[in-house]
Amino acid sequence: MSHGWGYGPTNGPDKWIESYPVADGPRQSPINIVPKETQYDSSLKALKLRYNPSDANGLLNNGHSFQVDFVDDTDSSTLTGGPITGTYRLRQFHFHWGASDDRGSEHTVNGINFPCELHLVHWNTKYPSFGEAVDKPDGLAVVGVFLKIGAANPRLQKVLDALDVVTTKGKQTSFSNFDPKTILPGSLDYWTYEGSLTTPPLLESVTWIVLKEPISVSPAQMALFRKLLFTKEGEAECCMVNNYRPPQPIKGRQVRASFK
Ligand SMILES: NS(=O)(=O)NCC1=CS(=O)(=O)c2ccccc21
Ligand SMILES: [Zn+2]
Repeated sequence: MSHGWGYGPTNGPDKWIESYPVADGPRQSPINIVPKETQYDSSLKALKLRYNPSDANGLLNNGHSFQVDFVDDTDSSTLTGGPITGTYRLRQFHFHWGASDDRGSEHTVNGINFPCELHLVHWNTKYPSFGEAVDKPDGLAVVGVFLKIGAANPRLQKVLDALDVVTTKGKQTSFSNFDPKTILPGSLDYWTYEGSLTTPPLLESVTWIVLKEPISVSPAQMALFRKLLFTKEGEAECCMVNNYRPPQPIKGRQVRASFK
């Protein structure tokens, strides 16, 4: 790929394999989840998410999405239970979304796209750092949450209100005192499978935990996501939309459900 990866016709998901051959590996993400083909596993534990709002540490437009970073040098914001063993620390959360409400999520359910998908990225503390964990088969656990069009979601608003100062790639702003648990749905029922990062380097290091229940987002709130740009200040503007990878082949993987 002559230039950095992205989501356009010359550098998008169909081109990533040129620089990242793992793109057609055995455990790529996202996938289409077919509930009737998932298997309820009674041994799956409830998710335990304990986040410390004071760990929130800035919001960045990284040119592919925007992310809220967390201080991860102690076990103060962690994921335990669920399908994982041990303790995983929250590193960041970010979103993927579409140009219109008929697409934008990465995972799909029965082939249905949601307008947006939230990813909360955690790393396994059996490794000394995120950088050491990111390429290990049990290195990461990402909680995925679908957003569906409905009433405005007041819990998203603090995040969305920060976007106007990070419109262009590389812009960052202070962002603190935020508990991501407040943007999770009431139910923590989930599907889980072994997968990968959905963006380059597409490392096959992610235990995916996709929540069954979506959270709401209003059309006006979706418009705020779509005001962001992929491009740097001063460059020809390219709207940050459709920053999602489509579903990848399941290749024999089993998707387990934590609920009947
Ligand atoms: N949508 S996704 O969460 O699977 N990929 C984004 C991502 C999350 S991350 O912080 O682990 C990371 C490190 C390096 C490159 C990409 C990423
Ligand atoms: Zn993501």
